[in-house]
Amino acid sequence: MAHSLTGGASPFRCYPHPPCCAAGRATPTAPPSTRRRVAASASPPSPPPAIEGRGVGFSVTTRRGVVLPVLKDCSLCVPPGQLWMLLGPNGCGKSTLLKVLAGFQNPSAGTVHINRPFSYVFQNPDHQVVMPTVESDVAFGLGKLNLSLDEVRSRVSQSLDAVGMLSYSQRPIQTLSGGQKQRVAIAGALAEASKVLLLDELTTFLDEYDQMGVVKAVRNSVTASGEVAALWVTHRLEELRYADGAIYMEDGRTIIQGDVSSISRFIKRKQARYFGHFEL
Ligand SMILES: Nc1ncnc2c1ncn2[C@@H]1O[C@H](COP(=O)(O)OP(=O)(O)OP(=O)(O)O)[C@@H](O)[C@H]1O
Repeated sequence: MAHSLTGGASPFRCYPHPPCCAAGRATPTAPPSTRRRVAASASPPSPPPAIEGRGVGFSVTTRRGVVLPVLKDCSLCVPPGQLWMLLGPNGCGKSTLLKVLAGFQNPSAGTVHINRPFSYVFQNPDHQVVMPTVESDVAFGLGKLNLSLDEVRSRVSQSLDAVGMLSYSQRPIQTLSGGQKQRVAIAGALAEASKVLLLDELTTFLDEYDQMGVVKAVRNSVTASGEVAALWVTHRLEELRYADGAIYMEDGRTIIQGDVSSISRFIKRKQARYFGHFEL
């Protein structure tokens, strides 16, 4: 498929009961005497994560044979049916971590797991869409699935509807804005029944209007599906409010992961300290 990359059967290890999904949540730890009572009345166990990395390392070797660690002991966990954001300064390793999760790069340490099929959508909207019209582009990736024409039509219209592009189905691709192209690429991934969306800085080249259109399209698709998990790499703090959780990276490491307000406060405190250095 050309508008996003997809993956099939997982070659990776899957953990049935990963501990990290709850680890970043801002939940107080109950004292030992009350733990048993809480456990007895607790709701059913949470589902296995859709995306998980444990102790992931990744290194590159320079032409002079020097090994440079890019990712160091990264761990993260995204439950199904949720949109999580991956943030951090330039060069901290966000895109590399996404590629390792997708299996495009092999980790040098640790383990990764993502539910299949998954799709990886890239930053540049012009690299995402390949067919002449919106409808044909979304249908493009379905060719390999041996579906009836009715099923193809139904999947295409449902996924275009999910990203708010149904009324554009006959539009020539070259007439779309960057954000609309991104939404068509996401519709293509949804049409293929992707269980995981790995989204690499989709809004970098977009104006504010298109940016919000794409964020909301992903938010709505994840909510409507109830099982699709999305991991969204971004620099834009204002996008956090559409997420269920976030992970913050620094210098190749995942520093903290948890609910949006905790991570947002954490980042703002860091920014305040950083800008404090420059105050006269
Ligand atoms: N194949 C490679 N060879 C050499 N260095 C690499 C390679 N891949 C990644 N790096 C380096 O690893 C670091 C992390 O890169 P990455 O693109 O993952 O960061 P990022 O957080 O996504 O950055 P940005 O926010 O600027 O897009 C950078 O310093 C990058 O130059």
